[in-house]
Amino acid sequence: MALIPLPEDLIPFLKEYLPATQFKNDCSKPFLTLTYAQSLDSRISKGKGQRTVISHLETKTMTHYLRFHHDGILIGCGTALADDPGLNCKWSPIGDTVSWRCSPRPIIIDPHCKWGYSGSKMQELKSQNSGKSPIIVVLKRPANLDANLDVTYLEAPLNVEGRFDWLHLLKLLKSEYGITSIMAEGGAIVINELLSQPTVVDSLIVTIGAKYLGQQGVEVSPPAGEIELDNITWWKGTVDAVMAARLRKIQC
Ligand SMILES: NC(=O)C1=CN([C@@H]2O[C@H](COP(=O)(O)OP(=O)(O)OC[C@H]3O[C@@H](n4cnc5c(N)ncnc54)[C@H](O)[C@@H]3O)[C@@H](O)[C@H]2O)C=CC1
Ligand SMILES: Nc1nc(O)c(N)c(N[C@@H]2O[C@H](COP(=O)(O)O)[C@@H](O)[C@H]2O)n1
Repeated sequence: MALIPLPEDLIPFLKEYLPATQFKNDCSKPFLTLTYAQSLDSRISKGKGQRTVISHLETKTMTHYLRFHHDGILIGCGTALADDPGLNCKWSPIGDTVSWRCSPRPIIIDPHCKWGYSGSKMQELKSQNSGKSPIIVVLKRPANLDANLDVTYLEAPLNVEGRFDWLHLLKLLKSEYGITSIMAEGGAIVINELLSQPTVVDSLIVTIGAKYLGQQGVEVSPPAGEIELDNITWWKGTVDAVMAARLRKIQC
């Protein structure tokens, strides 16, 4: 899929929500942007396992602009299995040259090794020098690793609920791999968990597509209930709108 030129007014609109250069040295965790595209009925795909186009090409280009500005791009294994995504960056300030240099490092949250890199779109892009190889976050590295596969496994502990602790995980990604900024793109489980982590998420950028996907669709809605936002701004495109905001920090 080819991109279209980035609408120029998206650049000042997004500026305040992008990882700032000075952040790199100041903090033990990477800057985290939570970003996804949803329908008017808060669905991110039309059904479990179904890759669904929601964004207009304008906002798809915006996603690649965001990818350009982050070191890592994080998804859950549900998304990797459903979408076989490329997760590279096709936008650059000098035109639409696709290069691994501009692309973020894919990070796949896959505690029980359900997703395979071999034969994936990510592997294809890496072999064409158009994307980077992934870091797969697992409880335990698989036995019989293929030494030829260009993939990194990061082992992390699961808590009693069988979940990785987000803050711990992000700090590990920074200390082990020098990743100072990450955009989390989904899917629903990742988004719903991160929406309740105001100390972990630094920016929230949501594309709202002008369509309904229906009740069979994969829903985004924080299980813990209401979430308040601050610093809210809106951008309106030809078809979509984009909301940029910050999660409200909980007052002690
Ligand atoms: N419209 C959009 O912007 C996007 C849409 N999608 C859609 O979302 C759907 C997939 O969503 P889901 O099935 O919810 O999958 P998901 O991508 O959120 O992955 C869920 C899996 O990731 C692992 N995981 C996530 N957080 C974890 C944690 N804290 N600790 C341990 N393991 C963790 C678990 O194995 C879990 O089952 C697909 O249909 C895809 O097309 C995905 C990304 C963006
Ligand atoms: N921004 C956005 N708009 C949509 O309509 C989408 N369906 C998604 N999905 C996310 O993008 C990934 C695909 O990436 P590639 O184009 O293959 O690089 C997909 O896995 C979702 O994370 N995003």
